[in-house]
Amino acid sequence: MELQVVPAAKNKPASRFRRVCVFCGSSPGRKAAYQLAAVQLGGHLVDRGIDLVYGGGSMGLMGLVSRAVHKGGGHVLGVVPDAVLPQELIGDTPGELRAVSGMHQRKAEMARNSDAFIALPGGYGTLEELLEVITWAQLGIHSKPVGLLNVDGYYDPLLAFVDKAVEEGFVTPAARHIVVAAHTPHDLLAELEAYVPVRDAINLSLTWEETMAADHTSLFSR
Ligand SMILES: C/C(=C\CNc1ncnc2c1ncn2[C@@H]1O[C@H](COP(=O)(O)O)[C@@H](O)[C@H]1O)CO
Repeated sequence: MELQVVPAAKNKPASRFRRVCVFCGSSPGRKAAYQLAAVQLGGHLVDRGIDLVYGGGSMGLMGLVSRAVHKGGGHVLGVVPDAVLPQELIGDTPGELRAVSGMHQRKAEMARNSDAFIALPGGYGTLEELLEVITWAQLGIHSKPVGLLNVDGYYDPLLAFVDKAVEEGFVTPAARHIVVAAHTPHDLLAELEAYVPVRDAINLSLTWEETMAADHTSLFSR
């Protein structure tokens, strides 16, 4: 994994991350705490000089985090499948928009362009994106940190499920270590900065190219 130390804003800690990918709800959620966390996370990214990569929508938590980063002067890269690109579907999005041919390409492009991943509260789309980068880490396709922003305990049931999967022998303790969780953006970023991957005996150390044998373009670099 190539990590570059980014000089932070005045009096703020420098970050090992240049760009962080945020997965989050295309809905705002019922609690104000979710929306506040999205805005706060955007502010913390800006403070640390970290740019945003995300799914390119303007609605819900996606809109809140992307506007917070953009307003704060950070770069925002939205990665959007062609089919969703029309403005009536994604709305008025801030920053740079990159069109890709489909949902799989979107996830690969978001991952390739990021040094770490954070999931804010969200629904199926967020879970699917989150579980995919966790699975890729488990297979050794990348070793980038993956964090859950567990706002108001939103992800407690998911974390309990993962612990159950470890207990029942479906997830190894090393793979459990991939998932970093914290209740605030400040604590989560601190934990992600300190994250050191644990190598597993079953780690296949595959490259993205090896896993997508039909696709020879370099979609993912570690
Ligand atoms: C297609 C329509 C609206 C556009 N919606 C989205 N725009 C951009 N990205 C999206 C959209 N919906 C899902 N995503 C991706 O999944 C995550 C959010 O999904 P969730 O189910 O709301 O959790 C998010 O990280 C995006 O990458 C009109 O129906």
